Amino acid sequence: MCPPGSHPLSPPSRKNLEAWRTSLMSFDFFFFPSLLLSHSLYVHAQIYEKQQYGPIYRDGLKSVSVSSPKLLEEVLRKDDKFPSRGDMSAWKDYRDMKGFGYGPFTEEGERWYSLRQLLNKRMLHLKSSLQYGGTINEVVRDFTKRIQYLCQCSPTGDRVTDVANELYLFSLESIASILFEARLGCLEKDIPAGTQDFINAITQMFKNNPAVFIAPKWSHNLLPYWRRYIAGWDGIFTFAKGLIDKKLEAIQQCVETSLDVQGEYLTYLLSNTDMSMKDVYGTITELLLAGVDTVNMMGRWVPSIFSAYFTKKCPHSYQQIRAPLLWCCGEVLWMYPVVPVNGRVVSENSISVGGYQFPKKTPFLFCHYAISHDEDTFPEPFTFKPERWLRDENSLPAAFGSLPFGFGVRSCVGRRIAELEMYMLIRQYEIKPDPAMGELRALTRTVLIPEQPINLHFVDRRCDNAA
Ligand code: HEM
Repeated sequence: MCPPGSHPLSPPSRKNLEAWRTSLMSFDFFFFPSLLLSHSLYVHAQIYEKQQYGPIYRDGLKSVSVSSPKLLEEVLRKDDKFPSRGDMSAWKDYRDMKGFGYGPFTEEGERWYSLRQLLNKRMLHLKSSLQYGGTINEVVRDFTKRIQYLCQCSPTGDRVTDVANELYLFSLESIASILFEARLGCLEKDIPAGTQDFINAITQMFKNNPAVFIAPKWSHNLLPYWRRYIAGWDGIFTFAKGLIDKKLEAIQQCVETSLDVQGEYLTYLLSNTDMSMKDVYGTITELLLAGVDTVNMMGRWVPSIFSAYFTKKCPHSYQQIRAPLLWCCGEVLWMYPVVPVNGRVVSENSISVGGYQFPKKTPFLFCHYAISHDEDTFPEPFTFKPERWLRDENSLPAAFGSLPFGFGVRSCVGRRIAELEMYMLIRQYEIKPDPAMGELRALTRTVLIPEQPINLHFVDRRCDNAA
């Protein structure tokens, strides 16, 4: 692992970054877009470009890159009534081709706004999210059993290798138990058929997503990325549709036998709103996808960074830091924003940002990685120091320095659920990295992920406490 207290992603050399930039702009990149995905250089390039061109500049793709907390705040405070993240045409194309509706990611304008009103009610409001505490608790309990089983099977008795897949199963089971009000059984010894295919399909879609985004439409049938991208979406929608149809059948059976229709999320969408089935498929699939991939990534970063810190350098004991546990997750999300790049297209008015005037429909690209490593608002940005969160609120770093869940009405709808899941997981375990694991590096696959499989030791805190 990294040296004590240092950032496992310490900045690469200027030479490496320049080589990366050349390959990005070159012909090679068109045929090997994996170059874009293959390295932590991608996120470091944000820092490099900020040094080269300043905190606001027009990039080669005609967007305006924004990489300081103050400028980010300026754009977001002038956002439209119905904010737009920009071009989602590749995601929409799939839905149009296959006759599915748009979900919260792909929908725009007033239709998006009505959809969010509906979703927020049962997910984002604190009170409504707390009602899922019992469900998540049960999932954590089963995850515990699975971890215990895997630990017992390991040579050291407490090691879990390639924790990513386990966290996929955990995040899938958690979000599915909320959306479908039923357990899938992903944490059993034998996982249900189709689960692994779904996980693989998500990976495949995201892996090919940047290439599809960059490549012109005419090239879709000529290059392999589009076919792989479509196959990925097919796998994602097939799995989600299967679960939705099963739930629908159960509701219909209740109605036919005059039993009460009970349930929280999907039942609410199916029986209390006038959403078309096409839109239910689109919405639930996007929620499932968002819930699985992001929480899984956060789940991978949090324990590995967290535990590296506590193993190597520990000015405060785990017990001291335990109280603001969620804030420590905040520290991880600050340093490793799961969504390292986001954006907005402001369409209602022309806007002025940083003293420059931009016409309507200018795409702004938020370089969250560079923003959260801004020395002025975040001293020692490459040092993991959860204790900075122990200070009083007035001395905390600037709010727009870290927006891991976005900002405003278009911010993450699953935030409360994600926090609940992480909190319950970390509360349960003290997690230590496998000393044999090498340096931890990041890879950008739309979201920020660790480059290599992560092996961890899980120590159940309840046993500790009992002792
Ligand atoms: C650690 C976990 C998570 C992180 C870091 C995260 C982060 C984000 C971010 C940065 C955005 C963009 C916000 C913006 O543009 O202002 C977003 C949007 C979204 N997230 Fe999450 N998310 C997480 C978990 C979840 C979960 C568990 C769900 C589902 C239940 C979810 C569902 C969504 C949806 C549907 C959107 C699109 C919202 C819209 O466009 O209206 N996320 N998320």
